[in-house]
Amino acid sequence: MQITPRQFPATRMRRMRADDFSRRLMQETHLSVNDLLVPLFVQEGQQQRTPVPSMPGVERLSLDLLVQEARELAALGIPAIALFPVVDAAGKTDLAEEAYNPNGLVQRSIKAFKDAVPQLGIITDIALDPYTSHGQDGIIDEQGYVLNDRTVETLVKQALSHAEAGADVLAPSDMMDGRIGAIRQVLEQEGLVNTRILSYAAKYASAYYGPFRDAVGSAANLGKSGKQSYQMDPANSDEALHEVALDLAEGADMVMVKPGMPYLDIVQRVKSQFGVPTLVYQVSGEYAMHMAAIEKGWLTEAAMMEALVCIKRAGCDGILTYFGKRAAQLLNQ
Ligand SMILES: NCc1[nH]cc(CCC(=O)O)c1CC(=O)O
Ligand SMILES: [Mg+2]
Repeated sequence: MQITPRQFPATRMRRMRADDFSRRLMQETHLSVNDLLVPLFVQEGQQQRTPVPSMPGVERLSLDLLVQEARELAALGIPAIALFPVVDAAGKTDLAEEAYNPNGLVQRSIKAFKDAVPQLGIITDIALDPYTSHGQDGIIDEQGYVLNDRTVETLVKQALSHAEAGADVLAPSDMMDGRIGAIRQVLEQEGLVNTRILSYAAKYASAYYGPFRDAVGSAANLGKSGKQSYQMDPANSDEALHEVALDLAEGADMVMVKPGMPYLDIVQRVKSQFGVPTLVYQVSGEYAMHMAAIEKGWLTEAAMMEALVCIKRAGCDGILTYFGKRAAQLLNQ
């Protein structure tokens, strides 16, 4: 038989897939607990546990319970958590002053986490939406337009209050222009030279954030108004590179692409163009749709693990995921 080199049958792709050992040998992407970051929702009170109906398995916890949860995550090897507050109506105003209250819920939580589980990295959200009466990520004018520079002034105060409370990573998720540079400048001025900035640099105006807005209670206040005047159009890709370039120039240490699974082309472009630490947020809607199908028995948890591996394969260095604890348990087995 005449065999043509590098063609069938000299090359049979199925040979390497034939056994577990050779499948493991040629596996290109490895998901580990080091890749998993977990978003957590904190609420006021003691022994409070409030499920989020659109996110089965996710609960808003009071700080006493959340610290226990943080201990468990650290024991599983999760490197860091991202903290999101549920703010009562009394804490929501037009100017979002509660965002930089040194004794606010987030600021108290940071201190409690750093006392109880110092090895766990604490990422805090820099954005005003939990604190505004209208649910937008910034301060608005009479027409409802989110004012960029006025908002950045407040974001800087919020960022400094988190850094002073001991946050390891500040994560501006608001998409105002110039906020990374403004925050970096004040951190340097205050000698907080090792406070990291994770910029949500390419954050899209996505319908997949719905369950999150239920969880933090901003959905009702936001009503029908969207965030398209600051978050990106899902149709755009070059614009994401422009955003990332600016945030890196302003002093971001890491960049985020958000959402995850429908945006993996963006992840790959960002990582290959800039080669900087690149994270992905597998957002609430992605979690909700997987969990809904898993609850119905239409998908299994294997689909969720597959989604995480695929997000990693696109080139990212870490994934912020509500599935993080469960995935860590499965990976540690
Ligand atoms: N600063 C707002 C913020 N920070 C994280 C999320 C969404 C996260 C998720 O859906 O899991 C949002 C929602 C929004 O932009 O309205
Ligand atoms: Mg930007």
